[in-house]
Amino acid sequence: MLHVNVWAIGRDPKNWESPLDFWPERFLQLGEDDGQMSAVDVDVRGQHFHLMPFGSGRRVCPGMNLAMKMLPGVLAALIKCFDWKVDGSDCKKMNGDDVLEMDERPGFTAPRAHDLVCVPVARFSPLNILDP
Ligand code: HEM
Repeated sequence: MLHVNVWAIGRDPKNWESPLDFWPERFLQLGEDDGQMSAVDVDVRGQHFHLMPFGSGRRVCPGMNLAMKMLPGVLAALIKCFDWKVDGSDCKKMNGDDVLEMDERPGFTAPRAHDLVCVPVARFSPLNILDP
């Protein structure tokens, strides 16, 4: 039942302002002294129970540290090296804008109701990555 509870915790307005909005900046805060943005003080390693992407306790994800080391580099490379084309059928109109369809269907891992089809288009030759 852990996954059901985590799903509900992540959508509970008592924990998160506008929980259903895509708003990554919620994880940034403005420093009072220097006015610089920095990451909010939330521990994703299973200590702060309103955000547990890797679970918690004795069955916590054993790949957590590997994932946290690798993910920023992998994600940055995917964004830097490719232009991602999204099939228009994955979008719906909201207030006149095309927004990505994010509906869910029931399932063990809260899967998408509609498949997301993304086509990677290389931005430049991977061989020139250090000197684009
Ligand atoms: C962003 C990346 C990842 C996320 C979000 C993630 C998330 C999770 C979650 C939520 C669980 C269930 C924890 C629980 O039941 O409380 C889990 C279990 C597990 N994960 Fe990950 N994981 C990630 C990457 C990895 C990697 C890179 C590995 C291995 C190299 C890995 C191996 C495992 C294993 C073996 C379990 C089962 C642990 C057990 O049941 O005792 N995971 N993961």
